[in-house]
Amino acid sequence: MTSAPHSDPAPEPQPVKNVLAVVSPHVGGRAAGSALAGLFPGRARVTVVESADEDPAALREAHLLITGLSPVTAGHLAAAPQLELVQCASHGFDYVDLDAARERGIPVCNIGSSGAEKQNVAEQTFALMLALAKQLVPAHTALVEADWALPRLQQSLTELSGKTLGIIGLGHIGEEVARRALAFDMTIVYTGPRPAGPETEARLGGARHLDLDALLRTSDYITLHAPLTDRTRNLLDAERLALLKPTAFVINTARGALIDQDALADALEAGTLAGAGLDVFDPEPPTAALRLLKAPNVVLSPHVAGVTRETLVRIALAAVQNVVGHLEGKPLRDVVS
Ligand SMILES: NC(=O)c1ccc[n+]([C@@H]2O[C@H](COP(=O)([O-])OP(=O)(O)OC[C@H]3O[C@@H](n4cnc5c(N)ncnc54)[C@H](O)[C@@H]3O)[C@@H](O)[C@H]2O)c1
Ligand SMILES: O=C(O)[C@H](O)CO
Repeated sequence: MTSAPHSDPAPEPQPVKNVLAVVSPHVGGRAAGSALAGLFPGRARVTVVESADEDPAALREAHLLITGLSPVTAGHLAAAPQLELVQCASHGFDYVDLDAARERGIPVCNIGSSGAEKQNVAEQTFALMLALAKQLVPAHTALVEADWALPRLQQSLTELSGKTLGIIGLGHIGEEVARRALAFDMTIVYTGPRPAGPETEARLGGARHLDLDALLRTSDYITLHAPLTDRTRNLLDAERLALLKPTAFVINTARGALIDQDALADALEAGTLAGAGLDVFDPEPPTAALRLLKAPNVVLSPHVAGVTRETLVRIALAAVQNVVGHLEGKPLRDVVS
């Protein structure tokens, strides 16, 4: 007698979730939304918009919201009664109203632990540092105007080698910057809420934890890699900028509002600081009134430290992985609030 073939019970149908993927100004949201729609067509119904204001009906229906640097305000959250998760397709998360999300019990996640952007932010940090040390912008500008600027420039060119790099925030990106600094024979000091521990410090060539003021007094290059929060806004104000050596350079690839931008322009104009390399501004894009745009010895880039073709793929995959995990009932990664 043959027994009937064993068949598994049919899987429970899973509910389809509405995903609102917000694109602008960062394309990570679109990339993540498209990947999700392609990978999980039966599970995620994806709507792509340029801003969370664009389609009130889609916001009202949204279960999941993916965004990259596009604001998610208390108003947006209130207009999305079904929302279960805000997934940032970015390392930063300051553009989401975390207090409002917390009040509603909606988790907010970033992609920090994926390290998706860390190589590129570290490279951009060094691009800005090298551009300042080697005076690349004035050298280029002079040469295309038929000015052989060598006699003038040789007075101001410097080396990274042998200099002290002060890292404000030794997290995913700060550590990646530190690893590269070792190859440039720099000495590393860092500041943050707590020391990173002897193993990390040894791995980073004997990096030393200092309080912020001591770091500012000691460093030749100061680079910011802390998140923007209520506690870090204006971290480098006029008083703190006054602690810097007149030969020091400030690099900011984290968030514009970490520095008092007027005070930085004052210091550059007064020559109490040698230069600044800035990828981030407050607001973005900066208005024409931002004095830093015309300050001496600045090298500027338009918030590109986290984006390359390679990075965007990693950003999208990291955001999608977390959202898919959520759809499958797995614990969320990188919950920032
Ligand atoms: N320009 C860009 O394109 C770009 C790209 C990615 C990230 N970012 C910015 O870089 C920031 C850092 O990213 P991450 O992934 O390394 O974050 P992370 O959370 O891994 O690291 C942040 C570090 O800052 C430290 N910190 C917190 N408060 C501090 C304070 N008051 N002083 C000094 N350190 C403090 C934390 O302890 C942590 O070690 C992001 O929040 C984002 O704003 C910018
Ligand atoms: O936090 C940021 O600045 C974004 O991740 C940029 O890519």
